[in-house]
Amino acid sequence: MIHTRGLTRSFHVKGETVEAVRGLDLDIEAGSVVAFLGPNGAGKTTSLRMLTTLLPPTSGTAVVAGHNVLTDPSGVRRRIGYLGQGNSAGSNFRVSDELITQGRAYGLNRTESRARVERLLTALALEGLAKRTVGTLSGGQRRRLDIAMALVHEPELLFLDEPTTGLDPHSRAGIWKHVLRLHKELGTTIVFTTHYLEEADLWARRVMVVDHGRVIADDSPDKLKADLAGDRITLGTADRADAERAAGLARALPAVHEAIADDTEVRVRTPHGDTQLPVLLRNLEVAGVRAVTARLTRPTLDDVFLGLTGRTLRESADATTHDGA
Ligand SMILES: Nc1ncnc2c1ncn2[C@@H]1O[C@H](COP(=O)(O)OP(=O)(O)OP(=O)(O)O)[C@@H](O)[C@H]1O
Repeated sequence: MIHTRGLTRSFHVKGETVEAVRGLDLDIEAGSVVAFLGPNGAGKTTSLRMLTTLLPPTSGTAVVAGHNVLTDPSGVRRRIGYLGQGNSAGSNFRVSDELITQGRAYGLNRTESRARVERLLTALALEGLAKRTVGTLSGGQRRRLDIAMALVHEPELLFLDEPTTGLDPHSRAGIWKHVLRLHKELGTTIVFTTHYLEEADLWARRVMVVDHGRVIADDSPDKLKADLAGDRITLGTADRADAERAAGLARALPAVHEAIADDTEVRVRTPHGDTQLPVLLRNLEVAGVRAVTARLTRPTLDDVFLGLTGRTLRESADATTHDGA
């Protein structure tokens, strides 16, 4: 559905060159749900803008839904839907009128457009709001309307750029419920960007971790977490000497990647926490080292990012904010 080779985009700002995307090689199959995850300024939006023909690449090629973004941009646009970061509907118009006009803009006649809009309003739980003006909708309702706008022409591929940013958890969950239903019922391929790690973790079958314009990891969330972060075992001991001994015993286990004693706490990293924790507790007992507490934590995608870059996504976001970006 998407094939890119060496896709690159740089910007020239005040005599400086910003390399926003550096050589993106992508192969995304039809029917996938793929997330681009990365800190502010990583190049997610620029990638999406190139794939949706809104921004020409500096170099490289991209074929999206069977059409080349450079030589046949209108062929691409007919087959894709795009939800940008801003709102797409005018605030003084009625919800249903905005959608019907959008359908007409895609060449549907009035009857076809009305029928399709009715289906979309139902699918996105907007039917009760059809006669309201756009400006009176809540943030979550407005975002659902934006998604409906992107779907009027029934695209086979839907790009969502931060579809839930700024919404409360309830509205975020609502958006995902509807998007995934469309994916399931129509087989729509979904490519989205997000800052919310848990959204990428929960909804994407494939996560591309992006940093400084490059994809630095690309796999299913579970595989990324198992390979790049691992589980974390945290033991509490009675004193520092016990913590040091416990860390030494943990390091002796073949499946343990790292064990650090910090005051009376021991932090252990292993890909198989559930099987290693009982073994470790048994070994501690045999050696006469008492663990006062034991906790097993599964990794998050932030741990994956930390493992890859040495920074958390939050730290990266803070650094970008302080840079003034
Ligand atoms: N039109 C532009 N002119 C100059 N620089 C730009 C432009 N668009 C993007 N950039 C720069 O390119 C880099 C990548 O930006 P991009 O918006 O793609 O990142 P992002 O990962 O989507 O970030 P965010 O999560 O904040 O939306 C940043 O350094 C940004 O400042």
